[in-house]
Amino acid sequence: MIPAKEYIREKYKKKRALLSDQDKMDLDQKIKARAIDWLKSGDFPKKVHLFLPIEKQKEVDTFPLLEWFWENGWDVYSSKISSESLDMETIFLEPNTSFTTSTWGIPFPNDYQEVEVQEFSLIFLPLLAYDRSGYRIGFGKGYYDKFLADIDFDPVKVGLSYFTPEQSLPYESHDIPLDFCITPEKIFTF
Ligand SMILES: Nc1nc2c(c(=O)[nH]1)N(C=O)[C@@H](CNc1ccc(C(=O)N[C@@H](CCC(=O)O)C(=O)O)cc1)CN2
Ligand SMILES: Nc1ncnc2c1ncn2[C@@H]1O[C@H](COP(=O)(O)OP(=O)(O)OP(=O)(O)O)[C@@H](O)[C@H]1O
Repeated sequence: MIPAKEYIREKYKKKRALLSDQDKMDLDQKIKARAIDWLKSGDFPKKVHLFLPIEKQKEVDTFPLLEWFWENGWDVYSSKISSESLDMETIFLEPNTSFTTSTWGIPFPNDYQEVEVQEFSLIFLPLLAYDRSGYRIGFGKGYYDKFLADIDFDPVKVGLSYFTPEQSLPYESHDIPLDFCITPEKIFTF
């Protein structure tokens, strides 16, 4: 039987809450190292869209990746959520930008430029759970599915997770699957 989305969300929130600070730091370090090896072995145009991690939800720490992208001359974009709709604006993150936390604990740059959506080659997506076909479940607002549906190019979609995939998750016609998910022990390709 395929479990309901809400059940899966709660299961993964609990799994993350159970990680100690030290465990999380070790796992973040492994994911960072694996992600950088993978980025170096690819030949991607240096434009990336990156989510910024919600610390209180124990999302995978993407700040080390942000530093690496800046050090290696990548253009880094992220998103700004609108309070009225499910739209996300694209923002450009200048090297060495500092952050405060905003709605839901999402880091928000102190300085940013709002820009038109850029044709980035890679997008890192937040998730709670994912399955062996690359379908992901997030916090359930559908921001990222809508964002992906609205762009007219096809970036490589990468998830980051501390855990292995579920066998199968429920999905709907609007759900857009990942191409890769980077975990501490291996990279899953879909
Ligand atoms: N880092 C990050 N950025 C993101 C997302 C995300 O999941 N992670 N989102 C992905 O779409 C969008 C924001 N959507 C979000 C929706 C709910 C919650 C959240 O924390 N929900 C809590 C309830 C919090 C509360 O009510 O105060 C929860 O569901 O437990 C976070 C982000 C856009 N940016
Ligand atoms: N492209 C879209 N167009 C219109 N509605 C959408 C689209 N994508 C998602 N939605 C709506 O958004 C809501 C949440 O979707 P879903 O359960 O797939 O979110 P999620 O993938 O868990 O969360 P998120 O993408 O925010 O991390 C659903 O009610 C869905 O109908």
